[in-house]
Amino acid sequence: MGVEVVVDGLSKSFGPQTIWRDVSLNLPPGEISVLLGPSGTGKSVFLKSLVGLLKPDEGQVIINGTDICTCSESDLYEVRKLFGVLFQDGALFGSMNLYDNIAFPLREHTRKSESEIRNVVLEKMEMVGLIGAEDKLPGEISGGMKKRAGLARALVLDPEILLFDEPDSGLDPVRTAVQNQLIVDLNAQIDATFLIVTHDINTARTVPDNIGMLYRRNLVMFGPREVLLTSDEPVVVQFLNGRPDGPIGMSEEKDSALVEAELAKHGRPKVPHMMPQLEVSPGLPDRSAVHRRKDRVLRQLRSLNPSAQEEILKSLTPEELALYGFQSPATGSWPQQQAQPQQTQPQQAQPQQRQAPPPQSFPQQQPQAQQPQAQQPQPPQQQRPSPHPRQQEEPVWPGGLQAEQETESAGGRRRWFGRKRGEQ
Ligand SMILES: Nc1ncnc2c1ncn2[C@@H]1O[C@H](COP(=O)(O)OP(=O)(O)OP(=O)(O)O)[C@@H](O)[C@H]1O
Repeated sequence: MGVEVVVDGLSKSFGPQTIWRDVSLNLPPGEISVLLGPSGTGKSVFLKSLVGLLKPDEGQVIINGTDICTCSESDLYEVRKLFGVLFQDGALFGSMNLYDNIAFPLREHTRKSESEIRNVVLEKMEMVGLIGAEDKLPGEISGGMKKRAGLARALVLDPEILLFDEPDSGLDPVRTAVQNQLIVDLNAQIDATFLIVTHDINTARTVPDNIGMLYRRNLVMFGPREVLLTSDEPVVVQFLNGRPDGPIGMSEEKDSALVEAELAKHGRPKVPHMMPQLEVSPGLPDRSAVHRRKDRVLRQLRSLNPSAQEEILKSLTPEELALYGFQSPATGSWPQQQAQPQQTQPQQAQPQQRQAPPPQSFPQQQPQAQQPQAQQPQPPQQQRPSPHPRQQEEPVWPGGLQAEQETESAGGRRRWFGRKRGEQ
């Protein structure tokens, strides 16, 4: 399972320019999270801060008990072994074929033999659908293939945290949909913690378990997908509707009188309807994160807004409603919570039975006849075997990081990932 990333009170400025301040969020282990925000709100700066490429001014980023903002270089090096990063254009070496590009981190940072490297490279190329393209040069393939090659390279060192910087940039809607499915399928296979920075509304609506949004130097919200996707915050609604009228303008912030005038003219945009989250392709294992998330979100259900609560409960099967102590009313669509959790006998064997969390009180709670409290059956935890067992002793960060870090700290906005002069 991927590791949790705990961000606490993070602030970052460049000289007098505050990028964001006091950002706090937890990326739950193994779940897929998306970070949205208008251009220039500092999403890429946030990703770079998570891997220690940029040093925040204040706050902590705790990964496996280490605060990467204050730890030593050697500790930072260890923590970075947990990360894989997919850069916007794949950041491939233009003079190397795809096979060598993907093999590069293994050759640089491990002592694997060429036959071992071959096994890993072909395994990852197969995962991203690139088998047969080993000999192609980056200049000979489409943008989508470049991204998938970059993804295969990010996977070869078995990351526990995978960061995606605008994986859908430059892709047509069909390629974006294919790539979104690939991301969900990969998450099922490797169960790593994913964070995706994107502008693509469909990606935000269908891929993640959790969504956050940066705006006006603050994290507007971060939490279960249902919270942001049902939010009526004007900035969220404008962003999800992709409308020009609203608080977000060309320079990010609009005059409030202008916003009001626009809204009076065009009407307030509606909260778009929820779209179902993408499911894993047939034949692949379930996403373990879905089950963990269900437990987690239902524990915090009551603290969420009513629309989010309703969407979460609507997504549960009758068996799950019963397991977690809710029951559907005879009529209507709003599930009512039972006073006590009942021992349940799901009609069909579930692939992963969970122990229900303690019952939540619920806004429309109906008093039920007191049920004898039953011990929930404790199912054997299915430990998903990782297809990519980590080799602890091996350093695992692709080349170029150190050079890039120096470039960043020298000031000025440069490429995130260093490449040789003349490389694509
Ligand atoms: N190394 C740097 N030195 C100085 N300013 C920087 C540096 N890196 C980023 N910035 C500034 O930080 C701000 C946020 O940039 P960032 O690239 O993180 O935004 P973003 O939200 O990812 O934008 P987009 O969605 O357009 O990619 C910008 O004003 C940018 O110029």
